[in-house]
Amino acid sequence: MGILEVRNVSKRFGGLQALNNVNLTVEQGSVHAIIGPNGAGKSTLLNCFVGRLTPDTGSVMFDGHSLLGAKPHQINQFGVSRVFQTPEIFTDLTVLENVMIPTFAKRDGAYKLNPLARVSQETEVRDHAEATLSDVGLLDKRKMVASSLSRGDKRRLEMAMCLAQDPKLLLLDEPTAGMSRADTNRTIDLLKQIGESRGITKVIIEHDMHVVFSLAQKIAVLAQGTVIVEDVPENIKGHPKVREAYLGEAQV
Ligand SMILES: Nc1ncnc2c1ncn2[C@@H]1O[C@H](COP(=O)(O)OP(=O)(O)OP(=O)(O)O)[C@@H](O)[C@H]1O
Repeated sequence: MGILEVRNVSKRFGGLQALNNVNLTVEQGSVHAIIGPNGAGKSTLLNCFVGRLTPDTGSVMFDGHSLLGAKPHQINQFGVSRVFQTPEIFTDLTVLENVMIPTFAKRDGAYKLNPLARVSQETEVRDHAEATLSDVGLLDKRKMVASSLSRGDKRRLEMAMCLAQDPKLLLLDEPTAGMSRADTNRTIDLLKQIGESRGITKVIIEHDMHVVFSLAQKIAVLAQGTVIVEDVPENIKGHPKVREAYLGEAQV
């Protein structure tokens, strides 16, 4: 049994069947990629894991908890964190403050309205935040205002904000979208390193096949809301069904 078990999940938007009987098993500590052409249902599926959407049918179990009907903050407390395509950071705060807020949230169970008022007394929280920033290579930028970071660093900061909550499952929605090749490669290295040191399970949606094949141990291919193939990377490359699904797009 995996840490994340998706069974017969379907989701319809009006006349469109966005997900059709999706099954997925994600093993503890693994990197599982979900790929597929535009509109295949990848984001819809991810949204079902974080409480943004509720499937019409099926079940999603994470580490013994049903995620269906759970509120986003409850899912977060279960140990699921999501890194968005567009970094969701507090641009007016410093890099360190950005990481301290989710650290408080993890400790106190919710975001406090003004947690930074107590910052000076909270050395424990600051130490944890600084250790997390060190993990993502941003410790020397901790006093910078977040808005002044480069695009790649903003994504690293958002990853630090997720890691500060000590997640068991990290959901990554196109973590390298819009990055230069150099930044992409740095992010691949960072994600590999996070996996090694913390044993965090990762589910990654990604269009860049260089990223997918560098990281994933298992790949599920979605097309028109259905998992058409799920296998190890070497069996995905050149698979006739996958080629057919991508016809007219970048080839896998
Ligand atoms: N809230 C919604 N209301 C109506 N239709 C939606 C909604 N969300 C997604 N869809 C539709 O569901 C289908 C699947 O969309 P989804 O965003 O999950 O695909 P995707 O695989 O993530 O695509 P991309 O790679 O382009 O991001 C698409 O046809 C999309 O237009």
